[in-house]
Amino acid sequence: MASFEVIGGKSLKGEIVPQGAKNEALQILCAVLLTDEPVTISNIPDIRDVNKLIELLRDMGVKVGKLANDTYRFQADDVHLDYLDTPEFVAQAGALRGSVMILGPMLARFGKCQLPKPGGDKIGRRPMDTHFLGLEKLGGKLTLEGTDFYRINTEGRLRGAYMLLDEASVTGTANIVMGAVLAEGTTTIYNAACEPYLQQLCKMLVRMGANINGIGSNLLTIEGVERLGGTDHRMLPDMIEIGSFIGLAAMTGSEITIKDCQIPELGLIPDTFRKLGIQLEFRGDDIYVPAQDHYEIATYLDGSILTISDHTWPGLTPDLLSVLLVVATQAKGTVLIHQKMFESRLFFVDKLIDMGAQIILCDPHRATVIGLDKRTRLHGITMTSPDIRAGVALLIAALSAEGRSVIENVEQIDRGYQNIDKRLTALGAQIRRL
Ligand SMILES: CC(=O)N[C@H]1[C@@H](OP(=O)(O)OP(=O)(O)OC[C@H]2O[C@@H](n3ccc(=O)[nH]c3=O)[C@H](O)[C@@H]2O)O[C@H](CO)[C@@H](O)[C@@H]1O
Ligand SMILES: C=C(OP(=O)(O)O)C(=O)O
Repeated sequence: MASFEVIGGKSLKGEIVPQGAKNEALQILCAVLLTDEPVTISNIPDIRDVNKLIELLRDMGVKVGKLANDTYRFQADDVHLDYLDTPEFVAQAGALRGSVMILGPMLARFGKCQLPKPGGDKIGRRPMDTHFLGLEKLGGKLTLEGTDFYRINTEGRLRGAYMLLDEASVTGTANIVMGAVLAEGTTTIYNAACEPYLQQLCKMLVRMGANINGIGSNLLTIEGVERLGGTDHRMLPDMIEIGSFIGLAAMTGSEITIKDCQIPELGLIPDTFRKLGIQLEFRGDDIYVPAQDHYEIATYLDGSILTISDHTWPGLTPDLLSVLLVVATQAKGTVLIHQKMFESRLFFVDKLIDMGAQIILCDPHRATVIGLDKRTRLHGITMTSPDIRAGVALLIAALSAEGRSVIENVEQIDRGYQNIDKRLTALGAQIRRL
């Protein structure tokens, strides 16, 4: 288990370029299984989860060529279906969440797939039901082995169908879309998730020859085609990383410019930081965060306490609530953070309380943060990173705190943030990997 030693209390300065989006990369990489032609993908983040998925694809027989640091060429013209029966496959696929999105493409192109319960963050229940309800509507037959191994197969081609999803699952929608593009006939998906990750996937599939209408909305209509061809695709910058850098700048009183953010794709993220009183300036496609000694949380118009909560897109992504919570600990004012989707994502606040933050964990989904207005600084402690986003939130807390902190289990952070210690050190942070 690796750790970060952080000496906090220093303000940072400079420019930082966000990595390519992790959650987009996981979808896009699985989509290469839909064609036997080459697919070239650029702006791929060099992070643990993405590298593990590339390794899995390679072991499944996909030809993988590295063209540049962030650019790979994939060709799935000789997929080894037998590999899915090996213990190596089960171990690899179970080690990350993104592997779940091989289900749709494999079922559509090869008529079968199997998968252990996927890994990913332990942040509460993460049901797979929507994935299978959708794939079954397309003609897939699911067999369960216990509660944590799934097999799905189809005789002949999948068939288009109407479906109203029970929830707008992000990876579930990606799986169903990737099944439907090669199905016979029309598929209508209502209550589809529509995060930029999915919009990017759909746009890529259209370039490969798919016929998809309604991209960016919760109603997708897909006319199946017999085959898809190759394409080139470039990943968007990671909006969660961009939000994390905004939070980092505010907490540490730093002047930071975040480069090439594709601002129109960020949805509510910039305005949510503004509600915490953080100043941001859009300079072309860069976000400039000035050094701020104080920031004050807004109230509702009637003066009542602000709530920040997650919602499916275009609502606020749940993946930024941990960072927003940490940033609020040093604001002036009070905010209720309501994590609606996941029930175990707020438990990390006990570490912030140990650092001196004023937080009441009301229940597993809600925490009230009473900001300290930077009058009392947090102090460094030793802590463990429980999940990817809590991990980066704790890193931000440690960078703003007085004294030395140690963050253990930083493999969690490495799952989604590329060389974060080196990139922040370049801005003046004092972080050492132990
Ligand atoms: C690899 C990847 O892309 N992971 C992301 C993906 O996970 P993932 O696709 O696994 O998450 P889902 O969208 O399926 O669901 C997330 C959670 O929210 C609940 N839920 C979902 C939709 C809904 O309308 N109501 C509801 O309550 C689900 O039951 C589940 O507990 O989307 C999550 C939600 O944005 C993000 O946190 C993850 O970072
Ligand atoms: C929850 C996340 O990741 P995963 O779905 O891979 O666990 C995340 O990216 O915040």
